[in-house]
Amino acid sequence: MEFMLDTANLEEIKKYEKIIPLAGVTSNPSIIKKEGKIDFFNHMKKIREVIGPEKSLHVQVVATDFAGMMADAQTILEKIDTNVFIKIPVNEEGLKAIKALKEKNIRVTATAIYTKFQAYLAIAAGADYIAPYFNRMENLNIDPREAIKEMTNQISLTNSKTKILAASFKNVGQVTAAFENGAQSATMGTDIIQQALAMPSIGKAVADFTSDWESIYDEGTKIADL
Ligand SMILES: O=C[C@H](O)COP(=O)(O)O
Repeated sequence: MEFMLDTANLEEIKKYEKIIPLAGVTSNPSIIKKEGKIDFFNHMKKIREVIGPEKSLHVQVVATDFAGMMADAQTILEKIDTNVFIKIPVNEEGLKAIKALKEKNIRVTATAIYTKFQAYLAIAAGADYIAPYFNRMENLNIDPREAIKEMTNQISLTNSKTKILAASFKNVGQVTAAFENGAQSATMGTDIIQQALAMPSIGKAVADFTSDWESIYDEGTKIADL
């Protein structure tokens, strides 16, 4: 199970890299927009510094034509590092770029996946990750649970190395459903993790433990004080 952060916010990445078993960081131009007009490559390099060389960094191309996507990919690899996963939307131009990048052994994350058909094409093209958009699929009355399960089946049937990196989450239930239907990875905003761990029931359990402890020992007594 790989938990990734779908953000380019350095403070959030610094904070949550210490809290969760972080596997990587993903972004797209809409996520970058939330940070304002950042110095793009320096910012991405800072994210790499924070997460280290072992975790995966997924950076999306901006061009919409094949030649432009290939040029974007080359620049990203030169100006950030050669381990970056190049995120490419699965449409005609994107699929062409995915095939070409895989022929050069470049790491690819196929993104903007709404249908099983897109996913199967990206798997067959050798994408390292495919990113189905869970919430956006639900909004279109496409069942992401069933789709992810079938993507998992096809990956297994074809002995493919592609991993499912589910994305576009609005709540914790969607994330757990993605994992339970076969996704190896899920990328999410820090709001989802915050919500999940700030449940009042968890807070109440911890408060009860503290109060029971302090009814036996003096207030503020630590285990190390005994
Ligand atoms: O990179 C893809 C995003 O995870 C899509 O998420 P969104 O539906 O919240 O924009």
